[in-house]
Amino acid sequence: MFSSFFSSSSYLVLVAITIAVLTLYPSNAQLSTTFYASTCSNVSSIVRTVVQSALNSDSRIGASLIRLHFHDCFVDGCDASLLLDNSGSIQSEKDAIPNKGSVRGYDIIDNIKTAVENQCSGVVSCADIVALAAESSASLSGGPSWNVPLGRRDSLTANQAGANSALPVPFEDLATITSKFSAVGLDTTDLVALSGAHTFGRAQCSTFSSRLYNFNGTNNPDPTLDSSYLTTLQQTCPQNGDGTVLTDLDPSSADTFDKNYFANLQNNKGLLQSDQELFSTAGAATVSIVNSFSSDQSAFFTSFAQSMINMGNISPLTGSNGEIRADCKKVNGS
Ligand code: HEM
Ligand SMILES: [Ca+2]
Repeated sequence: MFSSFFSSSSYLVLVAITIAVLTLYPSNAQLSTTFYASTCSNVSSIVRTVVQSALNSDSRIGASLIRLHFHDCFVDGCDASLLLDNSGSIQSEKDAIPNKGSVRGYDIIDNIKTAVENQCSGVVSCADIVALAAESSASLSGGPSWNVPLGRRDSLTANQAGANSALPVPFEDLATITSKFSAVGLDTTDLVALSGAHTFGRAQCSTFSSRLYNFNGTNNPDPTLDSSYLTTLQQTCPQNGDGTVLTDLDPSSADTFDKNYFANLQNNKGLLQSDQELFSTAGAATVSIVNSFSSDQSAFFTSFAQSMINMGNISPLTGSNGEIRADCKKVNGS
């Protein structure tokens, strides 16, 4: 009698402590693919419809939207911090070096937000819209689809300095880029799979021209660059020319999400130094992963979907942390 009273009361204490901890630290809550099942059950198809119509007039926008999610998640987690404009205390991430004049698609996120608000007002976060837009972008471009874990909330701040330090730079070596991924809990397989997003979209000459003429002060091009591809790139990006000129990240299928990116690397036709390093760094663990994705598109697609989920799980705000922004560009009430 006493012992059963004791064990049931200690059980109640345990339950009470658990509830208290979950209330105090709601950010421990998991995202869920059914988060909006009762509040906005159509949200995925609303997002998909707007992304499809954006793709109809801009074949590049899917690539841009996937990148937007990446550049949000790597800086303080997937919390839509990237979407905030400059204002009073906010120094925007948009103006950080890797983003300014480079990240695009903010207008499409606003269009999606408007469409979502029209059907379910005040419940869907901008951070979840970005995650859903990334999935639609991959699947509508020929890539994998996956159920997106949801329930993120939107930040109250931006972190411009964080964007300048946490995002990988195309001139960094593989060890540095690997450490930036591991800093957010992503491993080498995630790095290779997610780099496969360079299967579509564009890059500006300024992001790879250091490879074309005087690589690392050698007065020669990057030796890991295929010579005919080098000639093509030199024509697109003449020395001291316009650094904003665009070229395809994957010239073999510019707007399609496929495994060709990995064959490009095997053929010394990676556009960015950070791309080619995945295959050309002697002894690196990434080499065999590139080879396996190059030979098996479904292996790449399965890994890509899982790694996008992993990236989408980077320290989200959940529970009562953050807010559901009414306008993705600004904190509520500002
Ligand atoms: C591994 C480290 C990475 C580096 C160093 C890197 C760097 C870059 C650079 C320099 C550009 C061209 C930007 C410009 O010229 O304006 C670019 C474009 C792009 N990146 Fe990455 N990236 C990396 C990883 C990723 C990841 C993880 C994703 C997504 C999962 C991604 C998706 C894209 C896409 C889709 C584009 C084309 C965007 C467009 O056309 O608007 N990248 N990246
Ligand atoms: Ca963020």
